[in-house]
Amino acid sequence: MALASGVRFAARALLRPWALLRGTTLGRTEPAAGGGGDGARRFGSQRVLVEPDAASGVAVMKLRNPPVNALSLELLTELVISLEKLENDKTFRGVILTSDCPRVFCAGLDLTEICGRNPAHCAEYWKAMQELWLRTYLSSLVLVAAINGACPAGGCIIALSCDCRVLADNPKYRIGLNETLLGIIAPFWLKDTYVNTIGHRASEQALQLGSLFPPAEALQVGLVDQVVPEDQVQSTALSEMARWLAVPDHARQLTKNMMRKATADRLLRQRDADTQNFVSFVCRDSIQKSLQAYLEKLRQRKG
Ligand SMILES: CCCCC/C=C/CCC/C=C/CC(=O)SCCNC(=O)CCNC(=O)[C@H](O)C(C)(C)COP(=O)(O)OP(=O)(O)OC[C@H]1O[C@@H](n2cnc3c(N)ncnc32)[C@H](O)[C@@H]1OP(=O)(O)O
Repeated sequence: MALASGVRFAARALLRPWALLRGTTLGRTEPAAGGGGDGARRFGSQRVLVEPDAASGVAVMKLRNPPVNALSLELLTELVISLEKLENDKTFRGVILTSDCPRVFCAGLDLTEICGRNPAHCAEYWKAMQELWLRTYLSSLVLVAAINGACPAGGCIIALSCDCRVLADNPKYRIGLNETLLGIIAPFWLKDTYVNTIGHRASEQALQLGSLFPPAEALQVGLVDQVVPEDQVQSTALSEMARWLAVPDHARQLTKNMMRKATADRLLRQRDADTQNFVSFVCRDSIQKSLQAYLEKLRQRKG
């Protein structure tokens, strides 16, 4: 499913050379763990490890930005590049998105990218976040989120952009859009994604309360599709992938587009305004103070 040319252009304009080259091994392949035949060669970058299996047409894409897979500008950029590479390789029909970091799937926005940063950087950062959401939400591939750790805020939205979600049954692995707890708010396209997944009333309540749902409640409210023991998350994601790949791609892709295009178009129509709203909102002194206080609290938790 081709993204609007504007988005593709934005992606290319965004993917500045330095972001690609900084410590990455883009394009370099290495044998996947356990060897494997042709097509089993890993590729990716410093922060995204892709383990493709050409025989099944399924790749496992692992976020590898320790300690918590915070969505730094580089991680956002490398995720978009890795996804685009798999979408352009017709060998692949599905991607399992998971974490290489223990206990955390993705901690959401990297708050150091917006705390104490100038408006130009915040704008560039937010465009990268928009791009990753558009790329995952509209992907022609089947995307299954194998959620093997905590999944707050931006991590939750990446998981919700996938076609289905398998969550490890660990009470510490909570998932949800908790922005209000940081003194900020989710932009409309995060809200829309939530509403499209769990409905309006559940979203209205969960967004205002900044709810982070433990697995049983996440399943009950519909945020995730399956909750399984931690050591069965990857195998369950593979089984779920097989279920989706049993459907002819073209019919499934057209249906996915029918279901999601209106939501994505809403952002595409007002992408610049959304960026300006984000920058003027997060650069307010009061918001900067809230975010700094929140980061401080996070850092002191270990003390
Ligand atoms: C009107 C128009 C409005 C326009 C729209 C405006 C919108 C604003 C943006 C809206 C969207 C926001 C989406 C977001 O993603 S905001 C970020 C929300 N994320 C969180 O709340 C998660 C915070 N982190 C945690 O809860 C925990 O770290 C954990 C993920 C549960 C993992 O816990 P644990 O394993 O115990 O690890 P630590 O807590 O000790 O963290 C280790 C290390 O990492 C730092 N860190 C954690 N999360 C982040 C983060 N999101 N960004 C940056 N850094 C993070 C943490 O401070 C520790 O650092 P040190 O090792 O240096 O202490």
